[in-house]
Amino acid sequence: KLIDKRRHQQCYLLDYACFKGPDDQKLSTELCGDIVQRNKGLGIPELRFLLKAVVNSGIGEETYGPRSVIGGKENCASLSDGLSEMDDSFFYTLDELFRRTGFSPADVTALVVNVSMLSPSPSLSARIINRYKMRDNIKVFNLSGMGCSASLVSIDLVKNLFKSHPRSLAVVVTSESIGPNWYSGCEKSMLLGNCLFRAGGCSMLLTNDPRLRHRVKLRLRCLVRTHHGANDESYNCCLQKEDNSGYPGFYLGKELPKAATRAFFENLRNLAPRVLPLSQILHYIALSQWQRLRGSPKGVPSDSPARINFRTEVEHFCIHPGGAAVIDAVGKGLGLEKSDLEPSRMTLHRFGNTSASSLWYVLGYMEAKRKLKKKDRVLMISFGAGFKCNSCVWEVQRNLADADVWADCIDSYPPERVTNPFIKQFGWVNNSDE
Ligand SMILES: CC(C)(COP(=O)(O)OP(=O)(O)OC[C@H]1O[C@@H](n2cnc3c(N)ncnc32)[C@H](O)[C@@H]1OP(=O)(O)O)[C@@H](O)C(=O)NCCC(=O)NCCSC(=O)CC(=O)O
Repeated sequence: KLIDKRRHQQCYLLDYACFKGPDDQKLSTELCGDIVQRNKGLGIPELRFLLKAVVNSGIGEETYGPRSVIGGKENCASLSDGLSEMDDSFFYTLDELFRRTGFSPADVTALVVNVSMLSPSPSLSARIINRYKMRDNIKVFNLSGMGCSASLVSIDLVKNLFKSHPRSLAVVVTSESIGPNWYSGCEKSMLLGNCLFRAGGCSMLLTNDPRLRHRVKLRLRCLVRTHHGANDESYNCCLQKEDNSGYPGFYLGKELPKAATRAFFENLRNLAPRVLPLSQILHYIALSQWQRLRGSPKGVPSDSPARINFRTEVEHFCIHPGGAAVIDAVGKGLGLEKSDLEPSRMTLHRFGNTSASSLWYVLGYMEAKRKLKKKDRVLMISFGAGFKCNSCVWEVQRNLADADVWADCIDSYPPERVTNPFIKQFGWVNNSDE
C-alpha cells in the first residue's frame, strides 16, 4: 500500500504547448519605432536609453506584441482587449495540448491558471472551464500577481495536490497580460518593461497516474521556492505601480539583478542537498569555510567565492530569459558555458521575455534541438516579482524531439551573428542634441 501511495505521489509532465502569435503581431524594427514615436512625452535621453536597452537586451525582430498595442490602443486598452489577448494564448495552447495528447477537457481533474497582471471576475480559470465545458468537480486555482516565476508555483501546487488525489490529470495554463499594462509614460525603469515583455503563453498537462508513465516526457525530482518579500529592496525592485505623472506600468529597478542574485544563491543553497551527492556538498562547505577563515586558496581569485557545481548532476540549464543581465548573472553564478546559456538567449531573441511562460519556450528550444535524452536532468530556474526565485529539477523519461513553436526556425538558431537593425535605423538619436 505504501509503495502504491508513493507511486501516486510522483509528478509527471505529459506534454506542453507554447503560444505562437500570427505574423501580423510580430514586432519588427519599424513597428517598434512607430509605437515608440507615438509616445510624445519621450525626449532624446529616454530615446537613447530605449535604443541602448533594446540593442543590448538580446531581443530580436520576430517577437509578438499584443493586438491592442499594435492597433494604437496602448493608452486605452479595454477589459475586453485584455481578455481577448488571454483567449488567444489560452485557446491556442489548450487546443494544441488536447489535440496532441488525445485527452479531452472532460478528463481534466485540476486546473491552475497563472496570469500576473489581469485578474477579472469570474476568474480566468472559470473562463477556461466555461469554454471547454470542464467537469463540475474540477479542483480549480487562479494565481495572480505572482510574476515571472509563477509557472513553477503552479507546478508546486499541482505536485502537492497530487499527494492527496491519486490518478489525477492536471492542466497548468500560464500567460501574461501585456496590452492593458503597457506603459505610456517616460520613466526609464518603467519603459524597460515595454522593451522586454512580449505576448506568449504555455499550457501543460501533468499527471500522477503510474499507468501513463510510458507516455510522459519529464518526471519532477524536486522543486524549491525562495521568497524575499520581507526584504524591502527585493520587494520594491520589481513592481506594478503608477509613475509620478500617474501613468501605470511595471517598474524594473536597477537593483533587480542584485535582488535576483541574492534570491538565486539562497535558492541554490536549498536545492543543492536535494540534487548533489554528499561528497560535493562537503567539499563546498570545506572550501567556503577555508575561504572565510584564510582568504582564497592559491590560484583562486579573492573575488570568486566557492561555487556549488551543478554541472556534474544536471545536463541542461533552463534559465528564465528575463533580460541579458539576468541570463549573464545566472551563467556567472553557476559557472556555465556559452552553450549552456544558448537556449535562454535564443528564446529571448525569438520570443522575448514572455514572463512566466518563458521557461517553457526555453525547454522547447532544447527539445527542438534534440538535446533532451532519456535520463538527462534539466534544472529550471525562474525569477519573479516578490522578489522570488523558484527552481526545480526534471528527469527526462524518453528521448524528446517535438519542435512545437520552434519548428519553422530551429535550424537557423543560433544565428551566426546577432545583428540588431535598431542601431542602423535609430542610431541618429545618439547624435542628436538633447
Ligand atoms: C536593460 C539591459 C538589457 C541593458 O543592457 P546594457 O548592457 O546596456 O546594460 P547597462 O547596465 O550598461 O545599462 C544601460 C543603461 O541603462 C541603464 N539602466 C539599466 N537598467 C536600468 C533600470 N532597470 N532602470 C533604469 N535604467 C537602467 C543603465 O544605468 C545605463 O545607463 P547609462 O547609459 O546612462 O549609463 C540590461 O541592463 C538588462 O538586461 N537588465 C535587466 C532587465 C531586467 O530587469 N529583467 C528582469 C525582468 S523582470 C522578470 O523577468 C520577472 C518578473 O517580472 O516577475
